[in-house]
Amino acid sequence: MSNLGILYGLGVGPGDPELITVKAFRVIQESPVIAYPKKLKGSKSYAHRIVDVYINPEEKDMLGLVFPMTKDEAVLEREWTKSVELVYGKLKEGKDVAFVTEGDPLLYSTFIHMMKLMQEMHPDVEIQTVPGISSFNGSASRLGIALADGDDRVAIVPAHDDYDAMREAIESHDAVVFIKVAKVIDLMLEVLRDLDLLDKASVVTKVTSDEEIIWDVRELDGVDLEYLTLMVVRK
Ligand SMILES: C[C@@]1(CC(=O)O)C2=NC(=C\c3[nH]c(c(CCC(=O)O)c3CC(=O)O)Cc3[nH]c(c(CC(=O)O)c3CCC(=O)O)/C=C3\N/C(=C\2)[C@@H](CCC(=O)O)[C@]3(C)CC(=O)O)/[C@H]1CCC(=O)O
Ligand SMILES: C[S@@+](CC[C@H](N)C(=O)[O-])C[C@H]1O[C@@H](n2cnc3c(N)ncnc32)[C@H](O)[C@@H]1O
Repeated sequence: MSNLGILYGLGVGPGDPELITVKAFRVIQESPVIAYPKKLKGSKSYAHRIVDVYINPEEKDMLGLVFPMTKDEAVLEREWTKSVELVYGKLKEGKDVAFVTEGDPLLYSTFIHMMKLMQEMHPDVEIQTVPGISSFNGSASRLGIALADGDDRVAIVPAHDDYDAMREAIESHDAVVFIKVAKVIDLMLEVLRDLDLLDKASVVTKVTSDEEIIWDVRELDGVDLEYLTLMVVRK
């Protein structure tokens, strides 16, 4: 029998601590080690902040894992390998590790990289995930927008600096959720103006959290948006 702890990937929802599942809450209570992704050593983590209220730091081993949020393959490989070994060290002590991620852990999440590399490096580790309410669900709720009805087609699209592809995504769906929209907001506004759909777009930052901002799309030109911002276009 294996004495290894279990690695849990926990979705903790889009920001409001009340939007975590009962199961995620239980796993947090029962796991001696709470791991969370962060961009730099010492930097804050949104997922960590969501679960702060449920954690007594004196009772838990809080393990901040650096995910450098870059596209440099060499840097990613080095840092992810380090993170996997840190987590494996705790599992080897027989401790369960709860890795918390904002939203859902299997949707564009650092946990996906942790899971894949752990399976590769230590296939003996048992991995379980607990789904979370994603930022798409949180945004639909806060904006009062029905994302889909009947035969509607919905797309989730990482926004890119590609006018034609962004335009095509809007033209071929009834609703589009554009994530990672912050860096290309000017291009997105241009597409919306050209399609005369500015009135059908909503932009929201850190949705459901106490730092939530619902933007006036007509006043976004030149605004420096945070990474945790998405756009919903609903025709
Ligand atoms: C490269 C880049 C491009 C891109 O998004 O594709 C990228 N993140 C970027 C920026 C960025 N990311 C974050 C902040 C701080 C936000 C803040 O604090 O306000 C900033 C802002 C900034 O850097 O300015 C935090 C963050 N990121 C993810 C989560 C969710 C999660 O962890 O689950 C959270 C919340 C974590 C928390 O709870 O705090 C997830 C992912 N981000 C990834 C990549 C992928 C894996 C990277 C890896 O594993 O190392 C993955 C898994 C997505 C994927 O693979 O689809 C882009 C560089 C921009 C550039 O320079 O162009
Ligand atoms: C890497 S994805 C993570 C998605 C997450 N796993 C989920 O299920 O919602 C990050 C992108 O999702 C969107 N996002 C995540 N959390 C958000 C929030 N609380 N408010 C607004 N957008 C958010 C932003 O577009 C951000 O660039």
